[in-house]
Amino acid sequence: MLNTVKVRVPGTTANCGPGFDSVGIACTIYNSLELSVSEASGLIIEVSGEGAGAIPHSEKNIVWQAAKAVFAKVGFVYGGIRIRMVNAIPLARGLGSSAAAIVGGLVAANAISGNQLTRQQLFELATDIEGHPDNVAPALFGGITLSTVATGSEGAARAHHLRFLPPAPLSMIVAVPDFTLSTRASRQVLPQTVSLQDAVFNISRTALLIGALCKGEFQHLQYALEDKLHQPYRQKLVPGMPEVFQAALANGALGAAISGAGPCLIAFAVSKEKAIGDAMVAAFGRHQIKAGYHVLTIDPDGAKIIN
Ligand SMILES: Nc1ncnc2c1ncn2[C@@H]1O[C@H](COP(=O)(O)OP(=O)(O)OP(=O)(O)O)[C@@H](O)[C@H]1O
Ligand SMILES: N[C@@H](CCO)C(=O)O
Repeated sequence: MLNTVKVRVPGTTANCGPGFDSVGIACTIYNSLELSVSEASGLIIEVSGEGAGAIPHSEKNIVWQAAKAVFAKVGFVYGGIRIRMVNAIPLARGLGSSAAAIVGGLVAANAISGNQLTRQQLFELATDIEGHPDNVAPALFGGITLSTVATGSEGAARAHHLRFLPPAPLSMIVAVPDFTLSTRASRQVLPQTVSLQDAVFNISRTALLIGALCKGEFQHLQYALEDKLHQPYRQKLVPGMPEVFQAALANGALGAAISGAGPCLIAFAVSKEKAIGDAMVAAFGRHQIKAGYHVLTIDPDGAKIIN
């Protein structure tokens, strides 16, 4: 039995405009996490990189909560635990830091306790902990994922996913403003009901989005990324959002959206990535928001052991 495992988990961008709580993409930005068990007792958590100083070192830490859920399910008996994280995914910005933490904890704990759970079981656990599947699916499986929670004939709600990769390369330029926005706060501004017209608007865009990504017909992205279910309500939480989108489009982006629950804004492109990123940062700057950007591509692998 192993007593140390190391896992690499990608950040993820969820929603992709109209696919609220359903569509997600694994991105080439990674956290790594080392989990060790020993004969001793106690919990030691070490964090470096993003979130150092903000992430709890106590039992409340969600990496540990996730790992503990696996140990409880498989009856694994442990003594002392040490978790070492090196994080590149910015915290509470819309790049799936919580999903990466949860998936990292689950995959590491499963490996150290003898891989008794399948990836589907880990996905179910991750969805329960995160509350929605759209970030945890790509964090676990990589690629672009479409996910849903559905009640089967046995009466239990189960998470389901479909994963694919587009047939041609696609870049994602993610502008990262220098303020955080928790998913909880960003969901609080959303309405409880929407009009049939807005629902139809999103259904048609989501269908076009998935078709465009599957076939590599990226010219559809500008309209396929439009949304009426969450972005209009979240706009007030991200100063300059329409101008940042406009700056991306004017400099060669195919389309743009809020990344996850924000405040990161993401543009999709096949060229001119630097011009697009620079223009997005400048547009944030005109609204007195400091920002940087990452040029990312699609991670095909999802969480993997890197021992
Ligand atoms: N490596 C980590 N270890 C422990 N907890 C973490 C870690 N990364 C994130 N978290 C927790 O998750 C919270 C951020 O989650 P939140 O859902 O608000 O944002 P996000 O996942 O980064 O963005 P989004 O869901 O919009 O993509 C942090 O405030 C912290 O409590
Ligand atoms: N679908 C989620 C993603 C962030 O966790 C939201 O937009 O609230």
